Amino acid sequence: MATPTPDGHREDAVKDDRISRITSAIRVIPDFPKPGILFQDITTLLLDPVAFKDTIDLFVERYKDKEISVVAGVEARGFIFGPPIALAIGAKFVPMRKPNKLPGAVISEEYSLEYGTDKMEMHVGAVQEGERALVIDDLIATGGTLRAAISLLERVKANVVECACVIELPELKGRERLGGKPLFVLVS
Ligand SMILES: O=P(O)(O)OC[C@H]1O[C@H](OP(=O)(O)OP(=O)(O)O)[C@H](O)[C@@H]1O
Ligand SMILES: Nc1ncnc2[nH]cnc12
Repeated sequence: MATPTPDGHREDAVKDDRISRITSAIRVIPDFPKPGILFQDITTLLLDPVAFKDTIDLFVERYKDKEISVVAGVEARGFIFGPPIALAIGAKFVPMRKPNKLPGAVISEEYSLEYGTDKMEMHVGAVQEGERALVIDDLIATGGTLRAAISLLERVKANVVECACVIELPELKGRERLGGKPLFVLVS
C-alpha cells in the first residue's frame, strides 16, 4: 500500500494499477455460450493471485467499515468472491442458490433471463430482520439476477446496503433494474 498524500493522488494511482491488472486478467471469449455473446471469463483472474487478491482487497477496503453483517453471494461465481470478502469484514456468508439445491426450508424468487425465467433460493432463517446486507456477484448484465437477490433479502426485511460486482456490462442497463440500490463495480 502506498503512503497516502494529502491530495490522495498516490492512492488513486495505486488503485488504478490494481484495476488495470484486474482488467487485463479477465479473458473475453467470443460466441460463448452462444453466437454473439462476448463472454467475460473470470477464471483467468483466479489464475493470477495478485489480481485475485487486489479484487478482494478493493471490495474489503470499501466495505470494512460499513457494518455489513451479511454477504450474500449469487451462485455460481458469487461463491468465489463473496466468502473471502465476508471473512475479511467479519460478516456471515449466505449462498443464494439455483432451485432445489438447498436442503432446508427456502424462500424463492423467480426472475427473467434474456430468454425464459429462472429461480433463486435462500434458506429461511439465514438472514434476520434489520441485518445490513451486501450482495456479491461476478458480473451484472441485465440485472435480473441481482434484482432477485435484493428481493429475497428484502422479503426477510434485511437492509440491502449495496450490490457489488467485478464486471458491469453497462450497455445492458442492469443498474436501472436494482430499484435504486447502489451498485459498485471494478471494471466496466
Ligand atoms: O445480470 P443478469 O442478466 O441477470 O446476468 C448476470 C448473471 O449471469 C451470470 O450467471 P449465470 O446465470 O450464467 O450462472 P452461472 O454463474 O451459474 O454460470 C453471472 O455470473 C451473473 O450471475
Ligand atoms: N457476457 C457475459 N459474460 C459472462 N457472464 C455473463 N452473464 C451474462 N452475460 C455474461
